[in-house]
Amino acid sequence: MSDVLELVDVSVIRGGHALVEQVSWSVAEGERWVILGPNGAGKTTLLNIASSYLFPTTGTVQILGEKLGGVDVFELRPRIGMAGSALAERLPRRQTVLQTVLTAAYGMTAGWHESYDPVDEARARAFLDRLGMTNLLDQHFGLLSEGERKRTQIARALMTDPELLLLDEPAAGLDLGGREDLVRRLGRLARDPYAPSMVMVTHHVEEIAPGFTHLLLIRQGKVLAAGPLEEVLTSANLSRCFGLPLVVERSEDRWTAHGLPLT
Ligand SMILES: Nc1ncnc2c1ncn2[C@@H]1O[C@H](COP(=O)(O)OP(=O)(O)OP(=O)(O)O)[C@@H](O)[C@H]1O
Repeated sequence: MSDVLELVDVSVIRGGHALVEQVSWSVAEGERWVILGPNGAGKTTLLNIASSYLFPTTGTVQILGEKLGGVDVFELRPRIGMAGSALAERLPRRQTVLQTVLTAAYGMTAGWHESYDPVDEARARAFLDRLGMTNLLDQHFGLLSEGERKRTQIARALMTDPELLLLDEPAAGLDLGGREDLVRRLGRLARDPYAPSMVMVTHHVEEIAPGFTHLLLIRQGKVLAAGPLEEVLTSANLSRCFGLPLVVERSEDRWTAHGLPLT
């Protein structure tokens, strides 16, 4: 399997402070990674590097076989699907759900003409259907609930048929039903052999959908552990990562974590 992402000794320094430090990490084709760590650990910084929007201060980065710094990022970016709050803020609130997904096919956030290729429209409808959005195609993006907005963004990210899909906290702000609905849909995507390689940032082990294969734990910009999910997601590792005693449990194909009571 070839690598879709390879970081070697990557550091990002801002104001003398390392946002991420000496990170070496690779994602092979077909793998589905979770990045987990406390607030400020450097998770979004890693996603920004993986999406080619942030260049490291030191170290080397290869994305989809192309070396960052030696490739035209405007050719690389359509090969990467991205969903996260930073992108959502750039999406016009008065655009419909269908338009929001369709504009991705043209590398835009806003529509600029009325007619789209029927093939693109059929694809947009199919992705939205897969994410349970068929009854909201004509709704304005800005009027959607948080869960509907997340699902629209994932459909949008899939629109360019990316080789790498990056999801930044897709379940943040969802209620229990919304989270479980999204986890089921992400699980279906993660288990689809034709789906792109995936990297998902999250704060909660409960949001890890079945089908995810690998985990990177990060704390204060440094990788604590990275590898197959079952090996890395242990109580000892999670306790080190979040800096307090935690117990991780697995029930069937889902994970939970809780702290130990104060004595
Ligand atoms: N441009 C910047 N200049 C200086 N510091 C920055 C910059 N961008 C991010 N940081 C800092 O770098 C650290 C890592 O940020 P990052 O957003 O990657 O963390 P995160 O793990 O995604 O956090 P959260 O879980 O809170 O979203 C934080 O302490 C943040 O304040």
